[in-house]
Amino acid sequence: MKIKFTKMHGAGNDFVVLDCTEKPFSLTEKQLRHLADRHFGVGADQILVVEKPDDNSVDFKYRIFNQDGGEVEQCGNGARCFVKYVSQRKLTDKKKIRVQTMKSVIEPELLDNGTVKVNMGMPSFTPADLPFNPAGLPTREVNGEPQWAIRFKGELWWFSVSSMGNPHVTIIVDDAAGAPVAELGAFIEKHPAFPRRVNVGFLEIMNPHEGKVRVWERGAGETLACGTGNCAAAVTSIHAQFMESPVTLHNRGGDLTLQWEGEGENVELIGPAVYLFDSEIEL
Ligand SMILES: N[C@@H](CCC[C@H](N)C(=O)O)C(=O)O
Repeated sequence: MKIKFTKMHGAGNDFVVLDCTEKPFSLTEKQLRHLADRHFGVGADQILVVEKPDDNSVDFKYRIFNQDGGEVEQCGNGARCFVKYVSQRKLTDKKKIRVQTMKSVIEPELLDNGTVKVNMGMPSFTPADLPFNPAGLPTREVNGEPQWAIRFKGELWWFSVSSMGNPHVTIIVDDAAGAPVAELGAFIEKHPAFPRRVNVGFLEIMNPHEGKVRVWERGAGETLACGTGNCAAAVTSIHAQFMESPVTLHNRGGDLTLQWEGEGENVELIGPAVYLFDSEIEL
């Protein structure tokens, strides 16, 4: 079967985008893994599927699959690419759209300077929302924010949890470049305290408005940027009064800006979205 696709990226987090507005999405997990494979397929951290909405309260439906073929709830860099895609392919003439994801509605908007702003909705700090089962883990409070610890190779690693629709752990480190992202990220991703696995972010705070972040993504490994991982790092550190909105985070693939005014408010994610090329592949 031959399928048409588009390759895009947002701050180096790369995507294969499929237009399923006219025909139903029917790829198997194996076909998705093939598409995402960097040696035998196209290569992507995630595959994004554009579908017609179920009702007219939103403009599109947005499905997200990780490189390992698993379907997930949210993707922030993908949300920026999503609005650029539907605009460039003339699927809409709106600059700001409402998009239904697995768990919520998000609102990406094309800005005049070429970047994209996404209203990502409200974060949650409730462990059950990830889900996260902290039973038996050491715990403490930092400026009113709960943290837990996991022991790895004899060392305790303290972290905060948050949900942006998808689950995140954020660890504050002194040096993001030297953080054990692959080893510790993979260990925490599959720790039994996270029954649906988890994304793991390592944040180095440079000053209250600026930091460096690296994210080990569930189902994809370390990526050059993770939009929801950046949201999680910003909101947990603003919540614990280590940072203040707006926050610019430097990722290996580029900078993202996050705005969050505190509990009960939505998070805004601002950054680039790049349309690379259209092509087709035999699956
Ligand atoms: N790259 C994404 C997040 C994609 C999903 C994530 N790996 C998960 O499993 O939840 C982003 O930009 O947010």
